[in-house]
Amino acid sequence: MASLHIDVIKALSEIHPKPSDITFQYGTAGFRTLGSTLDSVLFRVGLLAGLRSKKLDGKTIGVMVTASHNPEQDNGVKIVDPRGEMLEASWEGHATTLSNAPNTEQFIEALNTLIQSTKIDLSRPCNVVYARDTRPSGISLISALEDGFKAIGCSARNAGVTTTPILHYLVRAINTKGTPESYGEDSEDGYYRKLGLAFKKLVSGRPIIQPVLIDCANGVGALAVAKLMEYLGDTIPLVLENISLSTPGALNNACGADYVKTMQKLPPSLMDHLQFGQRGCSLDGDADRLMYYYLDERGQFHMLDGDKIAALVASFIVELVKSSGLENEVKVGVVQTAYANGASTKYLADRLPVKCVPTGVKHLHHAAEHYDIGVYFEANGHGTVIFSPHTQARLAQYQPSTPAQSTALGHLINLTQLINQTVGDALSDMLLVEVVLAHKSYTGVEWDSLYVDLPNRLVKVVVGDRNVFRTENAERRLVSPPGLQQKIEGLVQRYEGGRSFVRPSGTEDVVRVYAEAVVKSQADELAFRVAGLVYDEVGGDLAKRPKEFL
Ligand SMILES: CC(=O)N[C@H]1[C@@H](OP(=O)(O)O)O[C@H](CO)[C@@H](O)[C@@H]1O
Ligand SMILES: [Mg+2]
Repeated sequence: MASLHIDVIKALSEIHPKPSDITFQYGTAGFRTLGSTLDSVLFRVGLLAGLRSKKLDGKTIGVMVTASHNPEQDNGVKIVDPRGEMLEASWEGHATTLSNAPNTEQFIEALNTLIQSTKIDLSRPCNVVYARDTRPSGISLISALEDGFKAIGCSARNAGVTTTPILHYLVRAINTKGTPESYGEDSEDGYYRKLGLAFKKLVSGRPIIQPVLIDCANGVGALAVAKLMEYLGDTIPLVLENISLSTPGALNNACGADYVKTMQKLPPSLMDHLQFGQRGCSLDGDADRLMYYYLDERGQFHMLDGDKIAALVASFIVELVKSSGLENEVKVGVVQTAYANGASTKYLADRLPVKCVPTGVKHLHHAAEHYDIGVYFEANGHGTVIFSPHTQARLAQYQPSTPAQSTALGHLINLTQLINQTVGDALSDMLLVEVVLAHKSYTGVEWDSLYVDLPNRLVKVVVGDRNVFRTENAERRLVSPPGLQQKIEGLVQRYEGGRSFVRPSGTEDVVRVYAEAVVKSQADELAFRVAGLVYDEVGGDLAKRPKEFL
């Protein structure tokens, strides 16, 4: 039986000591905190990824170094499983345990415990592929990660500076290479070629697409979109904004998808660049989220968020399935979270099955796997479409009986190529949106009018211990603290079209309150009343009670 190379691990671990005053946690989005504190975490994740690969018989595991939409000084790391999906939940706990071992001895002990409890055969090969976004702290974090790979002795492929979804693509492409399920060429160029080719086929013969402005959040998306453009030719003119990769502090600063969703306004840097009626969109710092928008002739800002993308895309796919003659065998469904605008849920539920799951992409992804074609988007613009293996096989062998059916089938097959099915992907989603708009001859205005968003408000409440807040029914009801849910419901009843729910954040030390109502001022009032209830319930300091809470 092979064993760990203790001397090598010891020597390298000593170079990457754990800071004594920090407790790390592998959360919804992996480890994420100040970049300057993450050195030991990266080293240890390197070993863990290697062990995960050994456990899965040498399948390639991905490691992405990014903190997505967070400020530039933050960084983070997440592990990607062989099919390009998020790390299996039980291993999140192993990651947390390893990252918190106080010193080298206890780290090695934790490694041995993990190897025994999960029955890892150390003689198996191990393979990883890794990448980072453009954060300055990424350079040294990558060398800590590489020391981890060295310590466990795995063969590691550096995918350089790229987007999170491209890394997910590479993982799946490497693991399916030469098999019937091949996901594509296992290179970044292969990714661009696959998307470019599918897009060209899908828009061929359609009217010329007007230039789309892309806010790259001063992040890695700027590099990726520039490369993608080479493969799109003149099929879609893209105008790139916020592409300053070397300006300190520029990343995600007053721009990007998260800014647009939270502020519900145009990034100031785009003010004189976006023409009236022109479509614009914002990526986040690792290019897995996408928000669309336009300015009407009065200069009013209209946001087309993840819910609007889901509505547009799901309706289009349903129509194609119907036109292809497959409507009785291929069922399309949508997955949302409680944050989906109530108007979007109504629009979608009138047309197809809709499921609500807890916040976090992995919940959406897993629920979407239960449909033949599953469309999932978080309201914040993170999402994709997945086609079950059975559905893909059926599309490949189905014999249409009319030319119209054949055309629709061709479009569906091309969509399976255009869409990054491993994870939400801003580039792939942007092309998908443009395909649907081109097919339907929609401008932003027509897309926006599929349904009218209910006014809504999201409020953060800082509490002593957010863990006293526990929920059920996909986070839509509180079960603890006792009695609070009834009080919320009492309030909600007083507002026309009122809806409100409270849940602890999984990524920040706050409780989130969401409220909707038919009128904006009422949505705000409801949110602030519920926030006040939450604050008082846990005995928040009266002197510090935010004055907007009612
Ligand atoms: C209301 C909201 O946008 N919540 C976000 C946020 O989660 P919280 O658990 O709400 O902090 O970060 C998650 C990870 O990026 C994302 O999946 C989710 O949608
Ligand atoms: Mg992101």
